Amino acid sequence: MATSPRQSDLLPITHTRIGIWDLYEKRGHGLPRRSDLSILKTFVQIRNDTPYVVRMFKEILNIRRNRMLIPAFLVVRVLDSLIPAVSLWYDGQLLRLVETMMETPTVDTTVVIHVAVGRVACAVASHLLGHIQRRIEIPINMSIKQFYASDIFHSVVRLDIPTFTDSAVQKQFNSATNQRTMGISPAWEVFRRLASLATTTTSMLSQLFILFTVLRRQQDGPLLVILGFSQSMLGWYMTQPSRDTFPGMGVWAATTTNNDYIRMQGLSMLGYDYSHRKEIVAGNLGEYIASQFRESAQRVGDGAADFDEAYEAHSMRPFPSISSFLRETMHELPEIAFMLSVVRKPTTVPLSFISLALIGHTSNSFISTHVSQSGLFHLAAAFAGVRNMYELKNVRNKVVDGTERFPENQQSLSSGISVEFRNVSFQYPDKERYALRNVSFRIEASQLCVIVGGNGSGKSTILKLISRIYDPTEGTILIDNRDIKTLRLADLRAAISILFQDYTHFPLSIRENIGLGNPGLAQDYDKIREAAKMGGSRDFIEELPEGFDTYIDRPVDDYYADSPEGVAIDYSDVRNVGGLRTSNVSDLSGGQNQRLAVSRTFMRSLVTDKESSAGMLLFDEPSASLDPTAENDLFENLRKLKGTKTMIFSTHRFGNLTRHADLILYMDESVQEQGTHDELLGKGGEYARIWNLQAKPFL
Ligand SMILES: Nc1ncnc2c1ncn2[C@@H]1O[C@H](COP(=O)(O)OP(=O)(O)OP(=O)(O)O)[C@@H](O)[C@H]1O
Repeated sequence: MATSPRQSDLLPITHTRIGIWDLYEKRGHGLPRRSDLSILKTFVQIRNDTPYVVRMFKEILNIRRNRMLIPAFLVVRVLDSLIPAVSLWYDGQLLRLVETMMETPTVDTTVVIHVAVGRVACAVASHLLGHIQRRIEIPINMSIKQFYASDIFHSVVRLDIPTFTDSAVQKQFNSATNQRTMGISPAWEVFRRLASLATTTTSMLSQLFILFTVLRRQQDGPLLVILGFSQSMLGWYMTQPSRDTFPGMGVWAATTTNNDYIRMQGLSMLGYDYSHRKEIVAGNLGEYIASQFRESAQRVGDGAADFDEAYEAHSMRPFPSISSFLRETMHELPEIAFMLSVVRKPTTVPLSFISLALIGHTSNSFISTHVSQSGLFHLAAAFAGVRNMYELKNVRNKVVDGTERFPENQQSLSSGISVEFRNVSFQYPDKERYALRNVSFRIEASQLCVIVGGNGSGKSTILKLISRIYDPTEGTILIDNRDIKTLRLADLRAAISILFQDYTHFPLSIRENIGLGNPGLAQDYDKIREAAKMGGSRDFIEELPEGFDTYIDRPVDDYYADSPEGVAIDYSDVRNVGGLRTSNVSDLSGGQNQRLAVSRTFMRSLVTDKESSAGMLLFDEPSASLDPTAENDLFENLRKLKGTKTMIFSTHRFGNLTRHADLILYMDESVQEQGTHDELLGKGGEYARIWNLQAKPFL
């Protein structure tokens, strides 16, 4: 494990090699190192986040189910926290019994029975309270999660792409949802931690009180108490904050350039992810992948660790700290004091022995408490989780909403929308290369425009800019002669329908997959069937056993018993009786998938009494996997819409479509050629060359 700090004066960034990982740290900037966070700073953070927590308390106490459950939970916690003190009190009775025995050698059996029954009752009560606590806690957590689920979902679902993909925002919603706390809502996490803090304090104080009452009259009692607790106090002071968010330092990033490790991860995804299974089976790749994985794994050797694991191994001290030795030695002090007292006064052995046991018992329960520095950091993190939960809705989208209504007159949509690019250039976030450079063109309302060009020439990017998925880096886009940025986003997107090249199917029923093409009509089954017909998907959907209610990819998995090692389980009986599916995936062909996507787009072209349809349809390679009949039907259906909608197609294919276009843009980062089919052929440029190569021979 080599460490090679490399620091330049300009950039105070250190580079540390940890196994296969390269860690880059920017010290003295940005966030402080976790261990530098003083308790004071943590308190300040907790204080700043307190208003959010207060608001959360009010809200969760207002949930009907919780009005009874939360007070019940608190009562149970407080009762539970008092049991150790009661138990200690019984121990004290035992001590007094021994004391009396030493003075008068008689045993009061009622006291013995009393103590025994008391101890048993404490154990039973503790078990019972623990059980009740768990029974109450689960429904509280479920109702709190449910209470916040819709708001959190709304905060996330409204984010645009540049904001959604921003890693800082991702981090915020991981903290606000339950990623860190494994299914426990951040709100309940804070509540639990605060309740635990309060009840631990009650428990400690009540035990201390009983201990001092019991041992007050013992000769060595106070000394043993002090020695016993010095160890736990020292432990409390020296507890290091646990390293749950490694490395807990300022601004840092870690990467690996180990090709074998990267390959291992890639092969692993290839093997485990369903989406590659077809190719693995058909290509007979299983054995090959496994052998490649083994080879890469052998080359990486023991260094094949996740960064967390590698960092933990790297940051562990070679030897335990002096303070930890000190703490452990302190543990022995009460015993040493006890032995000394035995040597001095052998007659007090039984008494000192019992005192020692009492102190040991209490100080051990102190050690296991959460009242420590790391507890405080966890509390601060839980408070921050609640703040993030509320603040998520204030995350500003990077694509800023406009204020003007569009269109001013809904009827105008029925004759299409004009679009103009003026010197538009665009770089994707964090990319140096321009996807579009100085692009200018104008498409009049209700025209048909076809954008052609090679892979990566910027065709899809133009469509993304028209629907404001992104904003141009430079230049202006005009929609119906108005700056696109001034228009209300919701209006703009309602007026445009777009079919992406990399469309996805939603993990919902086919009916909703099509219906969501037009949320205003998503419940209108007749319109959905009409759109399915126009997109060429109705026939095959109706043949599916569950028709329009079919889930292409069911989002909820069934659960199955784990098979004990080496035992093959036959699930068929339980499956048959329960009607469980053997697979969650209804495979459709590439063309069928595309027809579904086209049907979704057609939803927008359907008009209702209530709302007018979209004025512009954007298609990114709509016919790539359609058979010739389906392609022909699609273009027929689209042609019917001509004159009522502006339509823009991005495609590699030069054929029927380009011949009917009012405007063809031939792209290669910028517009290389533009005009009608005849004009471009007349020019004899690149368009003409590719047309002659690709389409002409088939006409
Ligand atoms: N989300 C993205 N993030 C970063 N770069 C991107 C992204 N999408 C596209 N690019 C890059 O922008 C450039 C233009 O891509 P675009 O998708 O517009 O091309 P295209 O002409 O539609 O290509 P194709 O015909 O292959 O679909 C390419 O260099 C591509 O790598």
